[in-house]
Amino acid sequence: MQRISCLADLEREAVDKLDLNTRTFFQSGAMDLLTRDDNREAYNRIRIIPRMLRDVSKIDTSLSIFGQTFKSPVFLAASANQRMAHTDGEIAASRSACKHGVLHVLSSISNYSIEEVSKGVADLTESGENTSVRWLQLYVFQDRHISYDLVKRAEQAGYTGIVVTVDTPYAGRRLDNIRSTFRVPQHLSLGNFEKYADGMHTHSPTAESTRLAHQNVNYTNYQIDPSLNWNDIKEIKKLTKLPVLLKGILTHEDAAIAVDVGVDGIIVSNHGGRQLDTVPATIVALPEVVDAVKKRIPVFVDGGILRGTDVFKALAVGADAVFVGRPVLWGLTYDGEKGVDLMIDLINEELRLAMALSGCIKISDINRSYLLKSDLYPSKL
Ligand SMILES: Cc1cc2nc3c(=O)[nH]c(=O)nc-3n(C[C@H](O)[C@H](O)[C@H](O)COP(=O)(O)O)c2cc1C
Ligand SMILES: CCCCCCC(=O)C(=O)O
Repeated sequence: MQRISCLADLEREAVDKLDLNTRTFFQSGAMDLLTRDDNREAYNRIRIIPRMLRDVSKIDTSLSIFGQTFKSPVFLAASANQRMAHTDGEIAASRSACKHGVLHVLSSISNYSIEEVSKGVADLTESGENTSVRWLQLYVFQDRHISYDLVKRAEQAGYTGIVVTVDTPYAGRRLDNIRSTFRVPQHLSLGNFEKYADGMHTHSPTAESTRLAHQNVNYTNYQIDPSLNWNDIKEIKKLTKLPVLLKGILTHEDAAIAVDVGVDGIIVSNHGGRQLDTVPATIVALPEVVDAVKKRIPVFVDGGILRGTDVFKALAVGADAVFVGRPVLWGLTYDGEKGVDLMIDLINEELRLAMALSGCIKISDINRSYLLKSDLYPSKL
Protein backbone atom coordinates (compact mmCIF):
# COMPACT_ATOMS: atom_id res chain seq x y z
CA MET A 1 0.00 0.00 0.00
CA GLN A 2 1.33 3.46 -0.87
CA ARG A 3 1.84 6.00 1.90
CA ILE A 4 -0.97 8.50 2.35
CA SER A 5 0.52 11.88 1.47
CA CYS A 6 -2.52 14.17 1.32
CA LEU A 7 -6.27 14.29 1.96
CA ALA A 8 -7.05 13.14 -1.59
CA ASP A 9 -5.08 9.94 -0.89
CA LEU A 10 -7.00 9.50 2.34
CA GLU A 11 -10.31 9.92 0.49
CA ARG A 12 -9.31 7.28 -2.08
CA GLU A 13 -8.34 4.79 0.63
CA ALA A 14 -11.52 5.46 2.60
CA VAL A 15 -13.82 5.22 -0.40
CA ASP A 16 -12.29 1.82 -1.24
CA LYS A 17 -13.29 0.53 2.20
CA LEU A 18 -16.92 1.70 2.18
CA ASP A 19 -20.04 -0.11 1.06
CA LEU A 20 -22.27 1.58 -1.53
CA ASN A 21 -24.82 2.80 1.04
CA THR A 22 -22.29 4.65 3.21
CA ARG A 23 -20.15 5.82 0.32
CA THR A 24 -23.07 7.48 -1.44
CA PHE A 25 -24.25 9.10 1.81
CA PHE A 26 -20.82 10.65 2.38
CA GLN A 27 -20.04 11.59 -1.22
CA SER A 28 -23.47 12.66 -2.35
CA GLY A 29 -24.45 16.16 -3.33
CA ALA A 30 -27.65 17.60 -4.71
CA MET A 31 -28.78 16.85 -8.28
CA ASP A 32 -25.93 17.14 -10.82
CA LEU A 33 -23.23 17.73 -8.15
CA LEU A 34 -22.32 21.04 -9.79
CA THR A 35 -21.98 22.96 -6.53
CA ARG A 36 -20.26 20.08 -4.73
CA ASP A 37 -17.60 19.91 -7.44
CA ASP A 38 -17.41 23.67 -7.95
CA ASN A 39 -16.52 24.08 -4.26
CA ARG A 40 -13.21 22.40 -5.10
CA GLU A 41 -12.68 23.69 -8.62
CA ALA A 42 -13.13 27.30 -7.50
CA TYR A 43 -10.15 26.92 -5.12
CA ASN A 44 -8.09 25.49 -7.97
CA ARG A 45 -8.74 28.59 -10.07
CA ILE A 46 -7.23 31.00 -7.51
CA ARG A 47 -3.51 31.80 -7.67
CA ILE A 48 -1.36 32.68 -4.64
CA ILE A 49 1.11 35.58 -5.00
CA PRO A 50 4.09 34.79 -2.73
CA ARG A 51 6.54 37.20 -1.06
CA MET A 52 10.20 36.32 -0.37
CA LEU A 53 13.03 36.93 2.13
CA ARG A 54 10.97 37.23 5.28
CA ASP A 55 12.61 34.74 7.70
CA VAL A 56 10.04 31.98 7.70
CA SER A 57 12.02 29.73 10.06
CA LYS A 58 9.17 29.87 12.59
CA ILE A 59 5.55 29.63 11.48
CA ASP A 60 2.71 30.20 13.95
CA THR A 61 -0.73 28.89 12.95
CA SER A 62 -2.44 29.71 16.24
CA LEU A 63 -5.47 31.99 16.48
CA SER A 64 -8.14 33.07 18.89
CA ILE A 65 -11.93 32.93 18.44
CA PHE A 66 -14.43 34.07 21.11
CA GLY A 67 -11.55 34.28 23.58
CA GLN A 68 -10.47 30.68 23.01
CA THR A 69 -7.09 29.87 21.53
CA PHE A 70 -6.68 27.26 18.81
CA LYS A 71 -3.51 25.75 17.38
CA SER A 72 -4.71 25.83 13.79
CA PRO A 73 -7.54 27.44 11.79
CA VAL A 74 -8.71 24.09 10.37
CA PHE A 75 -11.78 22.97 12.35
CA LEU A 76 -13.96 19.86 12.10
CA ALA A 77 -17.46 20.41 10.66
CA ALA A 78 -20.63 18.66 11.81
CA SER A 79 -21.75 15.61 9.92
CA ALA A 80 -24.58 13.25 10.76
CA ASN A 81 -24.18 9.57 11.63
CA GLN A 82 -20.39 9.41 12.00
CA ARG A 83 -20.58 5.85 13.33
CA MET A 84 -21.29 4.86 9.73
CA ALA A 85 -17.61 5.66 9.13
CA HIS A 86 -16.17 4.04 12.27
CA THR A 87 -17.62 2.54 15.41
CA ASP A 88 -16.00 5.29 17.56
CA GLY A 89 -17.73 7.91 15.40
CA GLU A 90 -18.12 11.39 16.87
CA ILE A 91 -16.09 10.51 19.98
CA ALA A 92 -13.04 9.71 17.83
CA ALA A 93 -13.42 12.94 15.84
CA SER A 94 -13.79 15.02 18.98
CA ARG A 95 -10.77 13.37 20.66
CA SER A 96 -8.63 14.04 17.64
CA ALA A 97 -9.74 17.70 17.52
CA CYS A 98 -8.97 18.04 21.24
CA LYS A 99 -5.44 16.60 20.88
CA HIS A 100 -4.75 18.99 18.00
CA GLY A 101 -6.15 22.06 19.75
CA VAL A 102 -8.89 22.63 17.19
CA LEU A 103 -12.65 22.96 17.33
CA HIS A 104 -15.10 20.13 16.77
CA VAL A 105 -18.75 20.65 15.87
CA LEU A 106 -21.16 17.88 16.83
CA SER A 107 -24.19 17.33 14.59
CA SER A 108 -27.66 17.26 16.16
CA ILE A 109 -28.05 14.04 14.18
CA SER A 110 -25.06 12.31 15.77
CA ASN A 111 -24.92 8.68 16.83
CA TYR A 112 -23.17 9.49 20.11
CA SER A 113 -25.04 12.01 22.24
CA ILE A 114 -23.90 15.45 23.37
CA GLU A 115 -23.08 14.01 26.82
CA GLU A 116 -21.37 10.86 25.53
CA VAL A 117 -19.00 12.94 23.41
CA SER A 118 -18.13 15.14 26.40
CA LYS A 119 -17.42 12.05 28.52
CA GLY A 120 -15.45 10.55 25.65
CA VAL A 121 -12.88 13.37 25.70
CA ALA A 122 -12.75 13.91 29.47
CA ASP A 123 -9.55 11.88 30.03
CA LEU A 124 -7.70 14.08 27.53
CA THR A 125 -8.52 17.27 29.38
CA GLU A 126 -7.84 15.97 32.92
CA SER A 127 -4.08 16.51 32.61
CA GLY A 128 -4.74 20.20 31.87
CA GLU A 129 -2.64 19.97 28.70
CA ASN A 130 -5.60 19.87 26.35
CA THR A 131 -8.73 21.94 26.21
CA SER A 132 -11.59 20.45 24.35
CA VAL A 133 -13.59 23.04 22.44
CA ARG A 134 -16.88 21.73 21.10
CA TRP A 135 -19.83 23.49 19.52
CA LEU A 136 -23.24 21.93 18.91
CA GLN A 137 -24.77 22.11 15.44
CA LEU A 138 -28.47 22.71 15.92
CA TYR A 139 -31.30 21.68 13.66
CA VAL A 140 -34.49 23.43 14.66
CA PHE A 141 -37.13 20.73 14.86
CA GLN A 142 -40.91 21.10 14.65
CA ASP A 143 -41.03 20.31 18.34
CA ARG A 144 -39.08 23.39 19.41
CA HIS A 145 -38.74 22.02 22.94
CA ILE A 146 -36.39 19.37 21.64
CA SER A 147 -34.10 21.90 19.96
CA TYR A 148 -34.17 24.22 22.95
CA ASP A 149 -33.41 21.30 25.24
CA LEU A 150 -30.44 20.35 23.06
CA VAL A 151 -29.07 23.87 23.60
CA LYS A 152 -29.40 23.51 27.38
CA ARG A 153 -27.82 20.07 27.32
CA ALA A 154 -24.91 21.43 25.27
CA GLU A 155 -24.37 24.23 27.80
CA GLN A 156 -24.41 21.75 30.67
CA ALA A 157 -22.02 19.40 28.91
CA GLY A 158 -19.44 22.15 28.35
CA TYR A 159 -20.01 23.04 24.71
CA THR A 160 -19.10 26.64 23.98
CA GLY A 161 -21.08 27.55 20.86
CA ILE A 162 -24.32 26.81 19.02
CA VAL A 163 -24.28 26.54 15.23
CA VAL A 164 -27.76 26.85 13.76
CA THR A 165 -27.95 25.31 10.30
CA VAL A 166 -30.19 27.51 8.15
CA ASP A 167 -29.87 25.99 4.69
CA THR A 168 -31.88 22.85 5.35
CA PRO A 169 -35.63 23.60 5.61
CA TYR A 170 -35.88 20.50 3.40
CA ALA A 171 -33.17 18.10 2.31
CA GLY A 172 -31.59 18.68 -1.05
CA ARG A 173 -32.43 16.11 -3.72
CA ARG A 174 -29.44 13.77 -3.59
CA LEU A 175 -29.94 11.54 -6.57
CA ASP A 176 -27.37 8.90 -5.65
CA ASN A 177 -29.00 8.42 -2.23
CA ILE A 178 -32.37 8.06 -3.91
CA ARG A 179 -31.02 5.56 -6.46
CA SER A 180 -29.31 3.45 -3.81
CA THR A 181 -32.24 3.77 -1.35
CA PHE A 182 -30.01 5.09 1.41
CA ARG A 183 -30.52 3.65 4.89
CA VAL A 184 -28.98 4.36 8.28
CA PRO A 185 -27.83 0.89 9.45
CA GLN A 186 -30.26 -0.80 11.82
CA HIS A 187 -27.77 -1.00 14.74
CA LEU A 188 -27.16 2.77 14.89
CA SER A 189 -29.29 5.13 16.91
CA LEU A 190 -29.42 8.91 17.12
CA GLY A 191 -27.91 9.47 20.56
CA ASN A 192 -29.42 12.88 21.24
CA PHE A 193 -33.04 11.86 20.89
CA GLU A 194 -33.30 8.72 22.97
CA LYS A 195 -34.56 10.70 25.97
CA TYR A 196 -37.46 12.10 23.91
CA ALA A 197 -38.72 8.72 22.74
CA ASP A 198 -41.41 8.73 25.42
CA GLY A 199 -44.58 9.25 23.43
CA MET A 200 -44.70 12.87 24.62
CA HIS A 201 -42.55 14.03 21.73
CA THR A 202 -44.29 12.80 18.63
CA HIS A 203 -42.01 14.98 16.51
CA SER A 204 -38.75 13.50 17.75
CA PRO A 205 -36.22 12.50 15.08
CA THR A 206 -35.62 8.95 16.30
CA ALA A 207 -33.41 6.47 14.47
CA GLU A 208 -36.54 4.83 13.10
CA SER A 209 -37.81 8.12 11.74
CA THR A 210 -34.37 8.72 10.23
CA ARG A 211 -34.53 5.40 8.44
CA LEU A 212 -37.96 6.29 7.14
CA ALA A 213 -36.78 9.75 6.26
CA HIS A 214 -34.07 8.44 4.04
CA GLN A 215 -36.36 5.94 2.43
CA ASN A 216 -39.00 8.59 1.84
CA VAL A 217 -36.37 10.62 0.07
CA ASN A 218 -37.80 13.99 1.10
CA TYR A 219 -36.54 13.43 4.67
CA THR A 220 -39.64 14.93 6.26
CA ASN A 221 -39.39 12.42 9.07
CA TYR A 222 -36.35 14.23 10.39
CA GLN A 223 -38.92 16.73 11.64
CA ILE A 224 -36.78 19.74 10.79
CA ASP A 225 -39.04 22.79 10.79
CA PRO A 226 -39.19 24.52 7.40
CA SER A 227 -40.89 27.55 8.99
CA LEU A 228 -37.58 28.60 10.61
CA ASN A 229 -37.06 32.36 10.19
CA TRP A 230 -35.15 35.34 11.61
CA ASN A 231 -37.52 35.64 14.60
CA ASP A 232 -36.56 32.13 15.68
CA ILE A 233 -32.91 33.14 15.56
CA LYS A 234 -33.70 36.01 17.93
CA GLU A 235 -35.45 33.49 20.25
CA ILE A 236 -32.44 31.18 20.21
CA LYS A 237 -30.22 34.16 21.04
CA LYS A 238 -32.41 34.88 24.11
CA LEU A 239 -32.23 31.26 25.18
CA THR A 240 -28.48 31.01 25.68
CA LYS A 241 -25.44 33.04 26.63
CA LEU A 242 -23.30 30.94 24.29
CA PRO A 243 -22.29 32.43 20.93
CA VAL A 244 -24.91 31.61 18.30
CA LEU A 245 -23.63 31.15 14.73
CA LEU A 246 -25.53 30.68 11.48
CA LYS A 247 -24.32 27.99 9.08
CA GLY A 248 -25.41 28.21 5.45
CA ILE A 249 -25.21 31.93 4.68
CA LEU A 250 -24.16 32.73 1.10
CA THR A 251 -25.05 36.40 0.51
CA HIS A 252 -24.11 39.84 1.77
CA GLU A 253 -27.81 40.57 2.33
CA ASP A 254 -28.28 37.69 4.79
CA ALA A 255 -24.91 38.42 6.40
CA ALA A 256 -26.03 41.99 7.11
CA ILE A 257 -29.31 40.80 8.66
CA ALA A 258 -27.42 38.26 10.76
CA VAL A 259 -25.23 41.01 12.22
CA ASP A 260 -28.31 43.19 12.83
CA VAL A 261 -30.16 40.48 14.77
CA GLY A 262 -27.11 39.94 16.98
CA VAL A 263 -25.76 36.67 15.63
CA ASP A 264 -22.22 36.01 16.90
CA GLY A 265 -20.68 34.35 13.84
CA ILE A 266 -21.38 33.21 10.29
CA ILE A 267 -20.35 30.05 8.49
CA VAL A 268 -20.40 30.58 4.73
CA SER A 269 -21.56 27.16 3.58
CA ASN A 270 -23.58 25.42 0.90
CA HIS A 271 -23.69 22.22 2.96
CA GLY A 272 -20.94 20.66 0.85
CA GLY A 273 -23.16 21.02 -2.23
CA ARG A 274 -25.83 18.78 -0.68
CA GLN A 275 -28.68 21.29 -0.61
CA LEU A 276 -29.47 23.59 -3.57
CA ASP A 277 -27.42 22.60 -6.60
CA THR A 278 -25.91 25.42 -8.72
CA VAL A 279 -25.50 27.89 -5.83
CA PRO A 280 -22.02 29.45 -5.89
CA ALA A 281 -18.94 27.76 -4.55
CA THR A 282 -18.34 28.98 -1.01
CA ILE A 283 -14.96 30.60 -1.80
CA VAL A 284 -16.86 32.64 -4.42
CA ALA A 285 -19.54 33.72 -1.93
CA LEU A 286 -17.03 34.44 0.83
CA PRO A 287 -15.75 37.90 -0.30
CA GLU A 288 -19.17 39.56 -0.26
CA VAL A 289 -20.00 38.13 3.17
CA VAL A 290 -16.63 39.22 4.59
CA ASP A 291 -17.10 42.71 3.12
CA ALA A 292 -20.64 43.02 4.53
CA VAL A 293 -19.63 41.85 8.00
CA LYS A 294 -16.69 44.28 8.24
CA LYS A 295 -14.98 42.28 11.00
CA ARG A 296 -17.87 42.85 13.48
CA ILE A 297 -18.24 39.08 14.00
CA PRO A 298 -16.10 36.12 12.89
CA VAL A 299 -16.74 34.62 9.47
CA PHE A 300 -15.94 30.98 8.70
CA VAL A 301 -16.21 28.96 5.51
CA ASP A 302 -16.55 25.29 4.57
CA GLY A 303 -16.94 23.27 1.38
CA GLY A 304 -14.33 21.63 -0.80
CA ILE A 305 -11.35 22.35 1.45
CA LEU A 306 -8.78 19.63 0.87
CA ARG A 307 -5.40 21.38 0.65
CA GLY A 308 -3.33 23.67 2.86
CA THR A 309 -3.41 26.14 -0.03
CA ASP A 310 -7.25 26.09 0.08
CA VAL A 311 -7.09 27.06 3.76
CA PHE A 312 -4.58 29.80 2.93
CA LYS A 313 -6.86 31.17 0.16
CA ALA A 314 -9.94 31.21 2.41
CA LEU A 315 -8.03 33.04 5.14
CA ALA A 316 -6.60 35.45 2.54
CA VAL A 317 -10.12 36.33 1.38
CA GLY A 318 -11.00 37.08 5.00
CA ALA A 319 -12.26 33.94 6.75
CA ASP A 320 -11.22 33.70 10.41
CA ALA A 321 -10.97 29.90 10.15
CA VAL A 322 -12.28 27.06 7.97
CA PHE A 323 -14.16 23.80 8.49
CA VAL A 324 -13.60 20.46 6.79
CA GLY A 325 -16.58 18.11 6.48
CA ARG A 326 -16.00 15.00 4.37
CA PRO A 327 -12.25 14.77 5.20
CA VAL A 328 -13.26 13.94 8.79
CA LEU A 329 -15.31 11.04 7.44
CA TRP A 330 -12.41 9.85 5.28
CA GLY A 331 -10.10 9.93 8.31
CA LEU A 332 -12.62 8.07 10.48
CA THR A 333 -13.22 5.45 7.81
CA TYR A 334 -9.52 4.94 7.24
CA ASP A 335 -8.52 4.41 10.87
CA GLY A 336 -10.91 5.94 13.43
CA GLU A 337 -9.27 8.48 15.75
CA LYS A 338 -5.81 7.83 14.24
CA GLY A 339 -7.20 8.46 10.77
CA VAL A 340 -8.59 11.84 11.84
CA ASP A 341 -5.20 12.59 13.47
CA LEU A 342 -3.56 11.86 10.13
CA MET A 343 -6.01 14.06 8.24
CA ILE A 344 -5.45 17.02 10.60
CA ASP A 345 -1.65 16.57 10.57
CA LEU A 346 -1.53 16.47 6.77
CA ILE A 347 -3.60 19.58 6.15
CA ASN A 348 -1.88 21.53 8.94
CA GLU A 349 1.52 20.63 7.51
CA GLU A 350 0.40 21.82 4.08
CA LEU A 351 -0.91 25.07 5.57
CA ARG A 352 2.39 25.72 7.39
CA LEU A 353 4.28 25.14 4.14
CA ALA A 354 1.91 27.39 2.14
CA MET A 355 2.45 30.13 4.73
CA ALA A 356 6.23 29.74 4.69
CA LEU A 357 6.51 29.64 0.91
CA SER A 358 4.32 32.73 0.53
CA GLY A 359 6.10 34.70 3.25
CA CYS A 360 3.43 34.65 5.98
CA ILE A 361 4.67 33.94 9.49
CA LYS A 362 1.42 34.13 11.41
CA ILE A 363 -2.27 33.78 10.58
CA SER A 364 -2.92 37.53 10.83
CA ASP A 365 -0.27 38.13 8.10
CA ILE A 366 -2.50 36.40 5.51
CA ASN A 367 -4.64 38.83 3.50
CA ARG A 368 -6.02 39.49 0.00
CA SER A 369 -2.71 40.91 -1.26
CA TYR A 370 -1.50 37.28 -1.46
CA LEU A 371 -4.09 36.38 -4.09
CA LEU A 372 -4.18 37.29 -7.77
CA LYS A 373 -7.02 39.81 -7.82
CA SER A 374 -8.39 38.79 -11.21
CA ASP A 375 -8.90 35.24 -9.88
CA LEU A 376 -11.27 36.40 -7.17
CA TYR A 377 -14.68 36.02 -8.72
CA PRO A 378 -16.69 39.15 -9.30
CA SER A 379 -19.51 38.93 -6.80
CA LYS A 380 -23.07 39.94 -7.71
CA LEU A 381 -22.44 43.33 -6.10
C1 LIG B 1 -22.34 12.91 5.21
C2 LIG B 1 -22.56 14.34 5.61
C3 LIG B 1 -23.43 14.64 6.64
C4 LIG B 1 -23.64 15.97 7.01
N1 LIG B 1 -24.44 16.24 8.08
C5 LIG B 1 -24.61 17.51 8.47
C6 LIG B 1 -25.39 17.80 9.62
O1 LIG B 1 -25.88 16.92 10.31
N2 LIG B 1 -25.57 19.10 9.92
C7 LIG B 1 -25.03 20.13 9.19
O2 LIG B 1 -25.23 21.30 9.50
N3 LIG B 1 -24.24 19.87 8.13
C8 LIG B 1 -24.02 18.60 7.77
N4 LIG B 1 -23.19 18.33 6.70
C9 LIG B 1 -22.51 19.44 6.01
C10 LIG B 1 -21.14 19.74 6.66
O3 LIG B 1 -21.28 20.31 7.93
C11 LIG B 1 -20.33 20.73 5.82
O4 LIG B 1 -21.09 21.87 5.58
C12 LIG B 1 -19.85 20.16 4.49
O5 LIG B 1 -19.54 18.79 4.60
C13 LIG B 1 -18.62 20.93 4.03
O6 LIG B 1 -18.18 20.49 2.80
P1 LIG B 1 -16.97 19.43 2.60
O7 LIG B 1 -17.53 18.09 2.93
O8 LIG B 1 -16.66 19.58 1.15
O9 LIG B 1 -15.84 19.84 3.50
C14 LIG B 1 -22.98 17.02 6.33
C15 LIG B 1 -22.08 16.72 5.30
C16 LIG B 1 -21.87 15.40 4.94
C17 LIG B 1 -20.89 15.10 3.83
C1 LIG C 1 -33.76 17.41 6.32
C2 LIG C 1 -32.38 16.90 5.96
C3 LIG C 1 -31.61 16.35 7.10
C4 LIG C 1 -30.24 15.97 6.71
C5 LIG C 1 -29.47 15.60 7.93
C6 LIG C 1 -28.04 15.31 7.72
C7 LIG C 1 -27.39 16.30 6.87
O1 LIG C 1 -27.29 17.47 7.17
C8 LIG C 1 -26.86 15.85 5.60
O2 LIG C 1 -26.30 16.69 4.87
O3 LIG C 1 -27.00 14.66 5.28
